Amino acid sequence: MVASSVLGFPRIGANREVKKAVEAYWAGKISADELTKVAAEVKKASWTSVKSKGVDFIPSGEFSLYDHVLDHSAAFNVIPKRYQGLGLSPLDVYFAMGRGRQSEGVDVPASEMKKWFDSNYHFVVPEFSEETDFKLNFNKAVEEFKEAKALGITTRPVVLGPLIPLYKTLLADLKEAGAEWVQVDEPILVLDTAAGLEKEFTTAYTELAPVAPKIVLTTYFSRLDTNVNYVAKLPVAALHIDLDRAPAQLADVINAIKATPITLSLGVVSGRNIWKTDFAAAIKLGQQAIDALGADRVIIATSSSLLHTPEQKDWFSFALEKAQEVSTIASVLSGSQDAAVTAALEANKASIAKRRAFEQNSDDAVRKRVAAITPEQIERQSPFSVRKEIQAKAINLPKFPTTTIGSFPQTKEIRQARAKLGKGELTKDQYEEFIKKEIESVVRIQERLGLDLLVHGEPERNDMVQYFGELLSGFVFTQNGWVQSYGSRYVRPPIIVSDVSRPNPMTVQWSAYAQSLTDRPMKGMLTGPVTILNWSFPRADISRELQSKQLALALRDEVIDLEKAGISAIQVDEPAIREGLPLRRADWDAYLKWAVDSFKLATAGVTDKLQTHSHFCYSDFDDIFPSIQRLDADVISIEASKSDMKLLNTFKQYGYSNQIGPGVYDIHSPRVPGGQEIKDRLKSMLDILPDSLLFVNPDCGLKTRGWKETEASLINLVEAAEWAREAYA
Ligand code: MET
Ligand SMILES: [Zn+2]
Repeated sequence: MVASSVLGFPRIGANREVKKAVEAYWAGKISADELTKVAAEVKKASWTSVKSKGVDFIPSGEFSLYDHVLDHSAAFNVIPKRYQGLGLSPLDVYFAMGRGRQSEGVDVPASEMKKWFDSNYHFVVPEFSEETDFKLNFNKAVEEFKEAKALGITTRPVVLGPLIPLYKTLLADLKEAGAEWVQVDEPILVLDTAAGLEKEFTTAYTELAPVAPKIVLTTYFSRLDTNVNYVAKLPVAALHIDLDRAPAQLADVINAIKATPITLSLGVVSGRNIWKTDFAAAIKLGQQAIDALGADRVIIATSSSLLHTPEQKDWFSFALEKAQEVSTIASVLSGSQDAAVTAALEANKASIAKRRAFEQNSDDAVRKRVAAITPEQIERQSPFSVRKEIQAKAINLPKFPTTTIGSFPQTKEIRQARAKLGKGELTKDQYEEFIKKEIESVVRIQERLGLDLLVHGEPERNDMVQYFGELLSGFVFTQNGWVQSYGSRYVRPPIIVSDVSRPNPMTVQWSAYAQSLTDRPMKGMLTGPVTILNWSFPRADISRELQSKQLALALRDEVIDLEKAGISAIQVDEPAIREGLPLRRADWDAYLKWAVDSFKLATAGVTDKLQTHSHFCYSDFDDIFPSIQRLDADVISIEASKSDMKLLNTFKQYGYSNQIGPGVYDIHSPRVPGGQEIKDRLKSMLDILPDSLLFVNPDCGLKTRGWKETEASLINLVEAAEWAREAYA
């Protein structure tokens, strides 16, 4: 019989219960016990509903109040010294690591966050040091396994890839608690770097397998390639592969494991996108595996955890529907097809056929415009050295110009006004008046703080991608499709369903209004093509490159209109350019070519006078440096306050030639950075970078922050820039 499995489930709760409870706990409105209770209810609801869909292997242990990697760090006592001895409860230590803490004499910054492979999910980076005292503080996998068992649900616990000795205890405890299987996630196996890890994997698994439950070694997001040669020799009971992202690997993997006892788990239902699975195609892949391995050695699964898909409705398939999909496909392949399954197959066929027919409808004008893109369109008129002089005269900024990344606090009042507009309690005019007042207030505050290059504050935006998606044609939206970004922050990615174009200007009225209020220069603010693409659910019928170029052309028109409206600097944010990088190096060049070209296409249609900015956060630049240079933005701002200065050395080493604003403080934490702290940071930056190129700005936008900490932080930032002007005169 072919079994079915789900690799992980969203943890927010159907109505964002977990997010709300976590934030209420932080605000001191509910107790730790109340928070635990909400979490228990959400876990119970997920387990029961996945089970009700007929799924055989139900995941547990992957739930988290903030981040599952942080859970592992806390469980294994990987707790940096600065969070210890503060008199905090273990739960508060956990949250302090995730988001920093500034209260009653405690002042600790958050740990660094990085993106989880090529997704927009951020995990909290574990900090190992000589002092790390590994021990098993608690065994979450065992606790959740028991929690589910008490509800009458047998789960397959999920743990993150081992490589440390304490896993022996962890896995042995799981076995003792009655777990038959354990899912060990090893996404690292799809990276090029894993080619050199044969010895480590062999040693670790040879040691773990005898004491552990049956291991399903789980890979996702890309292909195993040659790593399968050693993976096939590991003493694991099953191997999971991602056939959504890398369907071509099936034959190789089958060959490699054919003569072994390993069961193959086929990730045919996408964990990363929301398109309904084409059953016919999935069944074909399943049959191919069954023919080679036999039905008992085949599992039908989601490609990855469903953490990355919303929990919600005839073309789309959200988390719980995906659970139903794996179960239906497994039934067909097992030959146990009842009337319900037959009906599901028919309905799927009709739905897929309708979608395919829709996909044939293209917007010919958009397609033609993409086909006619010329090399001239992607280059500025003059090189940076020439533009810099022209812009210095046109914009007239002081040395070490201070600026922010775009958004200012999205207050309760702003969110309420938007909700009222949605419910019809505010007219469009009333709403626009409200937004104008907001803009005016943000402009005045920046003038008062003494910032040099101002922004309008983005109050009109619910989200930096959704806002544009709603104004462009070609997108649709979900009501409740929340996907975790980090901690208690969730996004609702738009879905691209057809060719993209810009029916009307999207930001010009706001930026022009903001500029009309002040003599200081105002920076226009857009989200870049690659980021809109990467933070949406893309179409599966045409390439990402084509979708990105369509977006770029729409944005190009906006950039040109902004310049016409008298805006002198425009920032086009590309925080997602790094995360879209394919996991396998062999695929990088092709991606980087179209990604960089898209950005340039969006930004190069202006005169030399216009200063273009771009912004990246949480990016590792070492790998993609030449592409960052090739973007040829006049100014870039990057995340730098949490990572060490190594990042800047990369810029120095490669001789980055354009202007750069490495973030001087971390905005993901409510903590206010001290003035001296910022000065010290500027000093170490100026040890590395030429002073004529440096901008002074925070790490990222301020939308998630409150006004109090925002003002306090920016006062210190401006003061530090003033100090630097004197010190480096
Ligand atoms: C995730 S990057 C955010 C950039 C955006 N302009 C903002 O300030 O919010
Ligand atoms: Zn950012």
